[in-house]
Amino acid sequence: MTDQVIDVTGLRRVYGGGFEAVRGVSFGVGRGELFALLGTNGAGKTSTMELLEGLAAPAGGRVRVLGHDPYTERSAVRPRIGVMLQEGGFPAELTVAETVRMWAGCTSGARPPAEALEIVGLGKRAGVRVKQLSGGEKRRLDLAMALIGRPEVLFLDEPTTGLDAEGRRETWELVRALRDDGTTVLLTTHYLEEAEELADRLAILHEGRIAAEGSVADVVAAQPSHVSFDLPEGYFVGDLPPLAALGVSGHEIAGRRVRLRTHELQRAATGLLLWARDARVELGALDVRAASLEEAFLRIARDSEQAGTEDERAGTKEMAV
Ligand SMILES: Nc1ncnc2c1ncn2[C@@H]1O[C@H](COP(=O)(O)OP(=O)(O)OP(=O)(O)O)[C@@H](O)[C@H]1O
Repeated sequence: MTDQVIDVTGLRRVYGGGFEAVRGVSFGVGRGELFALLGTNGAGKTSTMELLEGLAAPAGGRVRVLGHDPYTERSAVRPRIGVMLQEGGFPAELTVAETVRMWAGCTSGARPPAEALEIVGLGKRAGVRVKQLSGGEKRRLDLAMALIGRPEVLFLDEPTTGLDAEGRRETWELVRALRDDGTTVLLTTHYLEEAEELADRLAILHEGRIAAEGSVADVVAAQPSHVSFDLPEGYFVGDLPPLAALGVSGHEIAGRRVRLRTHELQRAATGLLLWARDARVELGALDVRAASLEEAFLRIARDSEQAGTEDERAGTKEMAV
């Protein structure tokens, strides 16, 4: 049996005005795994994360973190998790060292404050007031606080927002090292590259629902690759070899520009290039593009929007439970 550290089933969150931000989300995270929640603005990442952190009670469904309900059994869960919120909001007048010391004082089994600051690269900034830190340094301080209690499970809500490229890479290395030490990590991010770099598995949230889930490779493999080119003068799509025989599953034409979709990129590209060679023509602005997480992400957002429009047209309406 896998050691399921986070177990979420049919989770729902409804805000005061009746808006349903999380609409039946289910996933699991095993011990030592790094799971990323991706999604567009407003997809429901933070709303989901807060339910897992025990900051609010769900409107429906079930959450277990380390085998406990994080809301009703907060005292059993809180000492074993570390939470990095989107905004830390620490007192501006305290120094970095004072802030960490204060937090360590409220945490059982805390790391020495200096160690926590070293881990996140703020050792040299210990004497600086929080208000004098840069945005990126504040994010690192948030991370130091999340790490202070040596958590088994780390929740990171957009941990690298506001960091420059180097700071982002450093944070990735740190998060990877924590995962390699056995910490289970759940993180939200807007950065697809961050999920590609770090995630063992990920879920793409869209409008409160999981639209895709799996390893990066699984999610990408479900998406088509593309071959685009300009048709040579005097040629039409009908002059190309039969597209189905090239493993092409669909195509679009805009003027002379042709875009082919395929799950067999090598076959499609080879067939097309052999045809061009034999016909002695050049395929203008040829672009051969393997499926990527970015494509998957954009396509999911687009498809869900289309499905939503079709639902509205059909007059279907979701019933509040
Ligand atoms: N306190 C609240 N009251 C009402 N609606 C809220 C509240 N907090 C969030 N929402 C709405 O719930 C939806 C999901 O918000 P949430 O912050 O969870 O998304 P997110 O995926 O984390 O977005 P972002 O990437 O922008 O942080 C949004 O439409 C948001 O406007």
